Amino acid sequence: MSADPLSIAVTGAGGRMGREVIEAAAAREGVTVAVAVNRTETDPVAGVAVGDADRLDDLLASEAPDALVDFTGPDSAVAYAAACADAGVPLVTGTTGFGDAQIDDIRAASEAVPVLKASNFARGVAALRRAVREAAAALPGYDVELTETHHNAKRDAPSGTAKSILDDVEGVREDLDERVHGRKGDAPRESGEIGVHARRAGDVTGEHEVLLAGNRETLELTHRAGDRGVFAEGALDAAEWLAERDPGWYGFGDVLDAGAADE
Ligand SMILES: NC(=O)C1=CN([C@@H]2O[C@H](COP(=O)(O)OP(=O)(O)OC[C@H]3O[C@@H](n4cnc5c(N)ncnc54)[C@H](OP(=O)(O)O)[C@@H]3O)[C@@H](O)[C@H]2O)C=CC1
Ligand SMILES: O=C(O)C1=N[C@H](C(=O)O)C[C@H](O)C1
Repeated sequence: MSADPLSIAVTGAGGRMGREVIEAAAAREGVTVAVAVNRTETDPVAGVAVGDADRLDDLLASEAPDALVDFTGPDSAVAYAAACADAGVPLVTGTTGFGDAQIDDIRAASEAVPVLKASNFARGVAALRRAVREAAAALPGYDVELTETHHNAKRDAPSGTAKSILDDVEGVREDLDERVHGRKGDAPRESGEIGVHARRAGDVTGEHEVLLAGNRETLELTHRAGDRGVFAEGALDAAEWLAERDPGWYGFGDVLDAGAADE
């Protein structure tokens, strides 16, 4: 069964993910890009004209898209969330690197419109997170270290996905309550630590590895994204799902649970 037609707005249309979302939309039946904007002037992407982000309010009012898909930066995402709330447009945001106050600002928009925020739109990462929760709970007392690797242009560290995984581990292991970002000098491991390591190199799309070690054994759980299309496809799945929802705060897990229930 094919989904209802969906028109979307895309912010950060000139960026790595914005381009990927527009290309994925162009390739997906029933999805059109009604609005695409960027902060700086940008040539058309996959035949879609890219407007000035300062005009977003007007464009949302005139085009009334079914959802806005945002992969930009924290300050911009907060402003775009407010624009969505004003225009009554559901928001899917994959932007990472927010501070606590910025998360509160994005949440405020969810009182007016449905808002779905996800640090990672890969289905494999959703499965990794479930596996990590299960493993961390099943292996009390084991040391946990997390390593993430991304391309050399990524701004935020650790990655949004890494922070989500750390929240997951802390949720099932109350004894682990100190995130130690790298180690240097005389720094023996203390109980209660979760080591966090952020590597930046070349054009690596995104890798997350969780190491659990204790009792003379190790367990490593790793996800590697092959290309950014995996995130773009997940974000479009999320937009299709969110367009039908009531105002509120949603995650990618809600989309996947709905999909599983339909099967
Ligand atoms: N949830 C997920 O699955 C994924 C999330 N991400 C996240 O998406 C975001 C964008 O990633 P990516 O596309 O690689 O980044 P890019 O730097 O390639 O693109 C960012 C785009 O957003 C625009 N922009 C608007 N406001 C800001 C701002 N305040 N800071 C930075 N850029 C801004 C940029 O415009 P201009 O060029 O004019 O500055 C640019 O077009 C990041 O937070 C990243 O972590 C990335 C991949 C997957
Ligand atoms: O900036 C990226 O590229 C990515 N960012 C997201 C994150 O911070 O977790 C998701 C993915 O790993 C790619």
